[in-house]
Amino acid sequence: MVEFSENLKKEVVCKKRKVLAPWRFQEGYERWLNRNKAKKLDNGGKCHATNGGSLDSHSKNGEVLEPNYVNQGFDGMANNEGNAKRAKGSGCFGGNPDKPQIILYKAVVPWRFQVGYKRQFSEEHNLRRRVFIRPYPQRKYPSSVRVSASCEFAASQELSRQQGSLSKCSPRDSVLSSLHEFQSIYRELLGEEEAQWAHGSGTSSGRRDYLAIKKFKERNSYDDAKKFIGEVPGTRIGDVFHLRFELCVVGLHRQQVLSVDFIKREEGNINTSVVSYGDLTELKRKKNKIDIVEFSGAPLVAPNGTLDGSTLALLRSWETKTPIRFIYAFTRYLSSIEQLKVKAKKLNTYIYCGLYTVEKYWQKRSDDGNTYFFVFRLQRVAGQAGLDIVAILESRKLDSFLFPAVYMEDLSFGKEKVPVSVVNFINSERPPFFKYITCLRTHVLRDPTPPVGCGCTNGCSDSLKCACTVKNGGELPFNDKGHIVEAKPLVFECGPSCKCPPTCHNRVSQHGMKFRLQVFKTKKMGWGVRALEFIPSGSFVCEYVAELISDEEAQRRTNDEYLFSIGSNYYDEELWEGLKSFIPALQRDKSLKLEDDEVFTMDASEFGNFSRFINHSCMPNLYAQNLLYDHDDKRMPRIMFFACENIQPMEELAYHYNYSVGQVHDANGNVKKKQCFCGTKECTGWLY
Ligand SMILES: C[S@@+](CC[C@H](N)C(=O)[O-])C[C@H]1O[C@@H](n2cnc3c(N)ncnc32)[C@H](O)[C@@H]1O
Repeated sequence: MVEFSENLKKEVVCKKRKVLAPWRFQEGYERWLNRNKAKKLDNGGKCHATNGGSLDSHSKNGEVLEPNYVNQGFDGMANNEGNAKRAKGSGCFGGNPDKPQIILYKAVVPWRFQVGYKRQFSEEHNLRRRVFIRPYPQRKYPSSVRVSASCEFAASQELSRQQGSLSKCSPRDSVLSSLHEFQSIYRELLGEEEAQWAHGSGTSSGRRDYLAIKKFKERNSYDDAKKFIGEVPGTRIGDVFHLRFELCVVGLHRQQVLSVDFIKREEGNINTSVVSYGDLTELKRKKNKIDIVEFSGAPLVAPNGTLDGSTLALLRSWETKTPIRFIYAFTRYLSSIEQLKVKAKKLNTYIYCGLYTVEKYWQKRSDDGNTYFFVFRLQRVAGQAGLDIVAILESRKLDSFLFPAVYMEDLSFGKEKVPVSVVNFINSERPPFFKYITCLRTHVLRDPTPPVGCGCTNGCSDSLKCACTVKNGGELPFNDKGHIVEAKPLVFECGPSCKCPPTCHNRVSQHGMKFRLQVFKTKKMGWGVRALEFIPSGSFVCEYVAELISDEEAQRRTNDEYLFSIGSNYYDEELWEGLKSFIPALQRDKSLKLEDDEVFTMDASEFGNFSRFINHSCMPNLYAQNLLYDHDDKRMPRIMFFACENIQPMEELAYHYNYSVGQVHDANGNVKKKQCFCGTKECTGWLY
């Protein structure tokens, strides 16, 4: 390989390019665009290594929750257990010294990587029987980029959440995911009410926590009756909550009102957990010691009165020495400003302290002398993690759960089918201004080639009779659940000139987003986007809607943060693998290859939708699919994001920008560097 001289590199960089995002760094881009230009320079070729990259599991940046968790480094949100194996990128693609390639450009984002980027199914997929909708044409090479053939996987997702049986979903993940979902519902209700008050139409909608748990139960197979004795998988000592229902959701204490939770058994109730109200001043006086605590049972009318179920359960726990989960509760009265914000006078904080056993008990008369009750002395089981409750309570971080500095109901102001809420728990910054659009804005696509539609009236299928199926290589790109079957160089959905109805299986992304998503402020990457509900692998998530501009115009723009370069790889036969012989266009239109053709860029800096906020991850859960349906100009495919993994509620969405280190330059031709904060185990440390 021949290296370019520094001067030449600078010259080319200065003359040619600005900072855009990553497709042009893909091998394919250089082959298409630069080969001829490169020939004019007698510098020989240079193979630039591609990132390879993994799509197996991804980062979950749970910044919002972090303050609620202590003593755990919050690694619970980083999924370290994904088993997927990453298939490395080919490194040098077409690295023929006779066809020298130039590394010219600055930062732009990744269409090409999406299909050039090979990955294998994660082991968890492979472990499961893959249910294909139909057989595929014989392939020379088995595809390694199928994203969604396993129907069973989605079906078992709930099971895996409960059991933590899949490496992808540990018990901790499962607990956090449920908790996040519940909190998110709660905050949404809180925000809605705030918005109503702001518009002067506020009425008290009742207990939001009750409404939130109702909604949560509707969405999940939540079972009050499923109770644990001893530790609850996925919870940790020091976990902090603000709502009683959060304890229910994670399984620490399933009683919504009572302080004692127990399992009914024929041989006698057995206690599982207690919530006991404490006093911070008293705790400080006791020097933060929690090894021995006292808990008062329900009142009895007479010393020999009938014992209620919870007292009986505690007595039986004493008898059997069964460990009990102990949750300390503290109440803080809010300032008038805080009260306005949360429409409540006080804030409870619940801290899980670990397992205790009943050491002894005695009866006591109430101060007014009218009732009697049992007092239980609980002894903390030895060997458990220490806990500094005073420090937790005095940390103002806790408040962030109830006091988001910024909440917006819908970033799109009603333009999206599903509202996209905005939260900022980090600071009081609001999302930067941009004009929200839901359709591509463009001056360059003036006379789009009209798409040749299919004439199917009986449903488009995998037959060669459907013109759209033919363009897709003889198979429908989506399964009957509407999930994309595999990443392809270009997907053709049926369009306006097709005779098939809107319900056709080959119309998916054109129907728009359907999952609830949220824009949120991350700690280190600016704004990001996360899922508010489970998104199965292969689902369409959203389109990168932006201003479609010429490449030259992109070079003139000063803000390069939201540039996403697009281009066609339709004629790249290698990317079609075994399907190329099924695509007539690949056989006859070879002369039409788009070498040196005009290329285009999406710029979402001024006009865009929420997808402009989707960050990069070295282990992404989305990929960008080139797709056409309303025109046939292959130079300007739409960029559609599909899930390439199952995405859990509250998990951040991310795709791989596919920048390359050392190949992004500033206006003076100097190499620019940016650290990557995706936080995944596969992180290379650098965005570029
Ligand atoms: C398309 S924008 C994404 C939204 C952006 N976070 C924002 O607040 O507008 C791309 C920019 O986000 C930041 N970014 C995205 N992913 C990142 C990552 N993994 N590490 C560091 N910064 C990242 C970088 O500043 C990048 O130039």
